[in-house]
Amino acid sequence: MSFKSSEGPKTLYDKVFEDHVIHKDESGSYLLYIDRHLVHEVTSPQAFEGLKNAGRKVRRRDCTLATVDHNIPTWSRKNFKSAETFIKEADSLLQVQTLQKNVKDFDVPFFGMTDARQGIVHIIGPEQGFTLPGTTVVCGDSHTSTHGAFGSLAFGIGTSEVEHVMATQTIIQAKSQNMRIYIDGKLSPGVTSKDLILHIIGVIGTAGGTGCVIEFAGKAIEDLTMEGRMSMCNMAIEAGARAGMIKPDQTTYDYVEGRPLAPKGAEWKKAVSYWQTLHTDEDAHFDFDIKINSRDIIPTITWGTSPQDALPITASVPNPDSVSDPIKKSMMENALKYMGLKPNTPLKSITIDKVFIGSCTNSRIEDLRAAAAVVKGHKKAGSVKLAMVVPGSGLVKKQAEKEGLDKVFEEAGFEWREAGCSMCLGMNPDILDPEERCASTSNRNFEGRQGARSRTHLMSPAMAAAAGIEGHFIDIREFQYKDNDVPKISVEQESEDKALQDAIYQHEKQPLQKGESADELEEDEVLDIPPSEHEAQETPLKDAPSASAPAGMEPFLTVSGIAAPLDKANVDTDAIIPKQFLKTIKRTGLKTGLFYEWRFTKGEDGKDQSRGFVLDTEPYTKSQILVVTGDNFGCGSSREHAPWALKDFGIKSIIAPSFGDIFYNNSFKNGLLPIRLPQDVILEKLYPVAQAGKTMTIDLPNQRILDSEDNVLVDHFEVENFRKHCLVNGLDDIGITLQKEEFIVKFEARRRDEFSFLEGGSNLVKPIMGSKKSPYGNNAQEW
Ligand SMILES: CC(C)[C@H](C(=O)O)[C@@H](O)C(=O)O
Ligand code: SF4
Repeated sequence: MSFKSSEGPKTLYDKVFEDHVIHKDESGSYLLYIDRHLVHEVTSPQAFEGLKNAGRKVRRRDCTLATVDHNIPTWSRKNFKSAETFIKEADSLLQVQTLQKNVKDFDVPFFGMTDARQGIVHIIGPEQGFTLPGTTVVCGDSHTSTHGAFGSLAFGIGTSEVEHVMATQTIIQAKSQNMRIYIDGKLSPGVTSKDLILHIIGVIGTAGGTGCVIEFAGKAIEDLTMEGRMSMCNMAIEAGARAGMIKPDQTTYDYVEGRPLAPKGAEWKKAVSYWQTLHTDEDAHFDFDIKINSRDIIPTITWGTSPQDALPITASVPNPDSVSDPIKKSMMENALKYMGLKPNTPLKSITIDKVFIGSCTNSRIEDLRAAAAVVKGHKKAGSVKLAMVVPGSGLVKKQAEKEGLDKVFEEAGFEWREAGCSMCLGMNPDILDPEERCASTSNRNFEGRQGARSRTHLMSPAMAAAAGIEGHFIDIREFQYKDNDVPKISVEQESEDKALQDAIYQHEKQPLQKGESADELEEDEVLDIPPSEHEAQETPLKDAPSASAPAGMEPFLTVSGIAAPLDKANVDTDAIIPKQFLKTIKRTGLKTGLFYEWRFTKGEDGKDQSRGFVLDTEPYTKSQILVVTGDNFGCGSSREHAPWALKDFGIKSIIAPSFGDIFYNNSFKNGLLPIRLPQDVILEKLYPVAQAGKTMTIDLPNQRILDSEDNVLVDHFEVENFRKHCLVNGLDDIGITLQKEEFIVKFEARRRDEFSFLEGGSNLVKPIMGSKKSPYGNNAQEW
């Protein structure tokens, strides 16, 4: 059996990529087969609606698995009766109901709120054995990178791509570059995978992995559990990468074997023999090869508003005066102002208001055990207003309760909640009040992420728990554990900032526990709901709210209009369109939400008052072009609401030195042209025109930019041929892909044979035993 399609040494990424190529276009773009598609309520409504309008089906229900996670309250479900009574916010409820209806209409396997298998989408995939080594995994969510821990190629996609995958089971992709981050040696005591990934992002920056798939390798990675590997790959997106990957090994097989949706018997053996071929060959080429010395890493936390603002806990808040680059200096000043921090303050002396232990980065059983070991026998500091623990899934919660961890937390004064995304993003009621400071195990510390004007510091579960006990950040190696079972960590103290300053890395630009199987559980065990109340749960939506029709793609030829200047770097999609505007089931109506926190403040009358943001001042209120000076525009979340909001405002093109990968993709799918140009060209040629409030013309057919007198400002910009072709002709990707049906069918036939262990997938999801009283009336219609 041969799985390879070309010769020569290959990286892990090359191998998985090649094994999924259905077709390669003349323009160099690939059509890849997608093995696993995870779906949640925020990024799917418009996609299902697109399918409905076109009369299409979900092509492979067995490759699709849905759950609700972002919007749901985390308070107790003991008295759960129905989504309608449980979810108080109308727009959150609408998204949940819309998914409930869609999974039923499209016959998609679904874990709803009455199912203990429900949880954060990136927790449940691996937990169920739906995520498998060597597969392609996508989800309308940026942290899909998590699944790369299994040696799968896993990445976040936008809503248009969600629809594309549902309709065709494929995705159009360009090949990324290969980056390896090699971590030599063992991690020191007290140092976790979270410290490691924060350290790495601190070293390479949030744009460091742009255009790359990162393979994490080396002794420190091999030693990690699957939970630790998932936390690493989860945050690969925060390093700007398309995906993170770790080669599968015995640790991986041990984790996957026996899970409900994993292959069994002969298929298991066949799968393992394939998975054993999935490693980087000796002499394989990496475009970037970075080495990190594990001894340089000590417990690490963030101080600013970007995950790259990471420092060892022994360090102090940095001083902008020590930075010469004016852009970096002003970013640092802004971050300190937002975070309410003074330069040179020791990180350990910073006090906190709240603790959040949860999110798809750190809400697995291992994380909860680590946090519980810290709090055991202690009490939450009186100054800490709230410490909440939110398990990643219902099954993690059950396992933790079996081990008595819930009691440990509660005795210490920590709140024990139900599974969901919770305060990681605060689309549900769990948010920080303005200026509250939180020790958080999540992955993003962006402005406003956990609530308007909230202040987030990222760290490991043990460090967050310890901060909750002490009331301020603390080096976990100095923490006094009370539990005798926990070995005391003793490590010699590093000098301030030393670990980061001495980081030995080369950035060579070369020439370059097994969880329980839920189907074995009885219904009453699975559901944390009084049996008498089952009947009333999750009543299907009667009158389906009608979502908007997908916006048609107008051909893009030339655009002449006012260009607005934006002197910022790392503009994340949370800033472009904050979370409160994601609770829509439409693609339009997002104009006011665009850059909301930067544009508006609440007046005493509770109404929005302009803060004089550039787009609200003349002549920029009519801007069609945005000229951005800093790198990495649109980084972070996969929300397609970002291009939708820009489009709603009237923006047709954005020019920046670099873009977040998913945002870049999403823009093209919506007829919005992102143009990458070197920073000096932007600063010299385009920014002054924008500052002067003049018009500019973007000529896509000739790939050039002109001023108002038709003088050429930029005589050439790059854009991939395929993307240009689609934009110029206003073409819809799904239509193009469906013309390749014969190739897809051929690939599926080969897959059924060579990769037979992938067949079945979520078809194996069994209804909860005895659920005669399931939300939809009988077992067969549980989803
Ligand atoms: C809602 C979703 C699009 C988003 C993401 O893509 O990451 C969310 O999960 C987040 O963490 O911001
Ligand atoms: S990052 Fe947060 S909001 Fe996004 S999927 Fe993970 S837990 Fe949910």
